[in-house]
Parts: sequence; structure tokens; C-alpha cells
Amino acid sequence: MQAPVITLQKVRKFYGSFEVLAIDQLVLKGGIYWLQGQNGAGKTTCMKMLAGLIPFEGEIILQGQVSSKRQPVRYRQLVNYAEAEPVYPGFLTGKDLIRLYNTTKRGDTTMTGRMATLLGIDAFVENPVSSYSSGMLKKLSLLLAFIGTPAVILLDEPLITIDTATLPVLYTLIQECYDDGVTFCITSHQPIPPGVLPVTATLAVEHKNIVYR
Ligand SMILES: Nc1ncnc2c1ncn2[C@@H]1O[C@H](COP(=O)(O)OP(=O)(O)OP(=O)(O)O)[C@@H](O)[C@H]1O
Repeated sequence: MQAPVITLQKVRKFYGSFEVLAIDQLVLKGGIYWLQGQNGAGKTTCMKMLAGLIPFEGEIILQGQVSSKRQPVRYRQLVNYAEAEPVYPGFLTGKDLIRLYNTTKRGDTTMTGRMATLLGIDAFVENPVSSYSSGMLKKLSLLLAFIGTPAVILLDEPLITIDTATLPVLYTLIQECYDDGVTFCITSHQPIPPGVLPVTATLAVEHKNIVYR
């Protein structure tokens, strides 16, 4: 039987006294998961917890053994995350950020160069990100999420703001990484694009829980 890639155990997330998520157990084997839910349901909160960026009660385990609480550094090395609305220090160029991620995530510069060309980032990679449009910033953040050898890539609303010509490129990058064994969690208000990705399951964030659909 395939080992679980992501396991949530007794996870609860509060903002102050407001409980956003209460997930007794969620076990995800390798795959591509489409995470849906109403505005304010808790999708981004869930992504940030999975990325190891915000505190929460309970435990998240990767590959059956790497604990978000007990091995936080190893855990974060295994997860890449692209925010829905990425923000970077404005004085840095795209090239600076790609170099930084390649160093910290042990990325392959040939591969990132190829992705930059495919995504059309080459044209503005030397410019400071303060000059980027929202779509340019989104493309850069998506590229950064593919750097290194993560076990899990979290993409929060990857389909918004990028132009339609870039969507097939994104789907190809996801497919290639999935073929290499990477698990994806993708939040989107859009329906699953028909026929382009082998989506394993749709997950719904509802009533503070995450359930298979
Ligand atoms: N930093 C925060 N402090 C307090 N409350 C927060 C914070 N971030 C999110 N929330 C609240 O947590 C709930 C879940 O927010 P979250 O952003 O995770 O929802 P979402 O499902 O991603 O929504 P959307 O589809 O609108 O992006 C909302 O009620 C929101 O107001």
C-alpha cells in the first residue's frame, strides 16, 4: 500500500478565540489534490499550516515520518508554497529571488532557467519586483515554488492573474513534477480544468473540516 505523503492529526487552528479549522485526521497519499471551499472557509489558513508558516495545535507529518513540530527545518525543506497574492521586498529583482531560492532549496539553475523561459519571466527577471504587474509577480512566485526537490508543492489560487497562454505551461510543470513523485495541493475557485491534469481527488474545506468530495 502507498505510504501517506501528508497526515494531519488532531489539527486545530484558532485566530484569537475564533476557531477556523478542526481536523481530527486527514491522510493524503501521493497525488494532485484540488482544494475548494467558500470564501473564508479556511483554505489559505490550511495552506499556511501545511507550509509550516503559522502555528497550530496538533501535528502534520510528511512522508509518514517528518514532523512539522519536531523536525521543522527538515519539514520546510520538503514543502514549497506559492501564495495566492505573493509579496516580496520590492528592491529585489526576480533574478535575486531565483538565486536565493536556488541556494536555499538546492535548486538546479539549468531547470530554473528553462522554467523562466517557459513562463516568459526572462523578459523582466532583471527588474526589481516593485515594478512587476500582479501577473508577472504571480509567474515568479510559481517558478519559485517549483525550485529544488520538494515532496509537496502547495499552490494557492495559481490560476488567477496569469494569462491564458501561460496556463498550459503551468499544467505541464505540474504534470512533470507529479511524474517525478511530487504531491500537489492546489486551491482554486475554478473547476478542475477538464483533461489537463490527473487530479487524484477534490477536497472541500467546510464546517472547519477537510473532507473528500
Ligand atoms: N491573520 C488572521 N487573523 C484573524 N483572522 C484571520 C486571519 N487570517 C484569516 N482569518 C480568518 O480565518 C478565516 C479563514 O480565512 P482564509 O483566508 O483561510 O479563508 P479562504 O478559504 O482562503 O478564503 P478565500 O476563498 O476568501 O481566499 C476567515 O474567517 C478569515 O477572516
